[in-house]
Amino acid sequence: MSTLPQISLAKLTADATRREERQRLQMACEEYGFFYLIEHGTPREQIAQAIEASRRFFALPQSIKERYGHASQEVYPTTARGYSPLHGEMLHPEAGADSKELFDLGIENAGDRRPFAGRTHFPDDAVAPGFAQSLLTLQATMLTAVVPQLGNALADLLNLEQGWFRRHFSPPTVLQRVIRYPSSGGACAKHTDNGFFTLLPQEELPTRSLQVWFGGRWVPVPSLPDGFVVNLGDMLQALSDNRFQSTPHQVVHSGPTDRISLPFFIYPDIDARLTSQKRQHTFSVAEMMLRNYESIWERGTGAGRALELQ
Ligand SMILES: O=C(O)CCC(=O)C(=O)O
Ligand SMILES: [Fe+2]
Repeated sequence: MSTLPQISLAKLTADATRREERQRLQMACEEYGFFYLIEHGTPREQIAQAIEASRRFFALPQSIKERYGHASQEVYPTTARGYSPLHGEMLHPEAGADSKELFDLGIENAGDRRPFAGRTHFPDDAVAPGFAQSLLTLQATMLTAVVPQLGNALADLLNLEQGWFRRHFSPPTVLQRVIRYPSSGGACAKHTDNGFFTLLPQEELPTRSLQVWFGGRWVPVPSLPDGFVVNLGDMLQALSDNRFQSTPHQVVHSGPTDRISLPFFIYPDIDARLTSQKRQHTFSVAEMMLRNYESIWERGTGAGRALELQ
């Protein structure tokens, strides 16, 4: 396979093109579990500004970044928000800790005390100009212009009842992340994503750092100008009774510059309990998310279906 399918969000939502584009989306979900989303309505500048502000944050002295570490966060679990240094996270035990540093945020609702919800302790503008604001602007666009449109299309493909997406994603649970992979050698070990789907705006670089496991080998997925990568997670695989794939992937980066990526891990409402059509799978979103966090941060057994991967 030379390149991933390209799915147009504009075509998925327009009456004249919806049917055909949904068929293409179905093929992408069944065959690959990965695709490029194009015509997605997210302004280029919003992604560029978030990347620029993130570069400035990561360039701060280590002691300042550590002020926003997990110990300073109030959300439960605290590992779901804030700064994590190089080698702070391990997605696959055989590979050891990942060579990347990151900052996690979410839907910033101070009144929501449920797991994975509440406010992030962010650096303010004097410390990291535009950091919080550019990330939250991009989040607002994703949550209005992309997540419901794509979520509804996926729910329709799974023959879930009318209104299913709105019922179980009001609000969604969002783990938004900024990652920096150093030019001297950055990595994110092989894993699957645990959620529903992941939207991945990333920098356009000549390096082909993201790799996806297709047909028994690692296939590079280069960045696509004006398109971002989408991949499906374990919850969607379960809900589809394994018709859709949550495909293993990894990042191996080295090159002339660091690489910044901005994944949005989209999950259902934290209180949702979901059952697949054929009733083969039923799970609580909160329980599945907390299990995944325990696996990564407490047991050291990796992310998603990492342990199943050779
Ligand atoms: O940085 C990337 O391109 C992908 C990162 C990733 O797969 C993850 O954090 O789950
Ligand atoms: Fe991932």
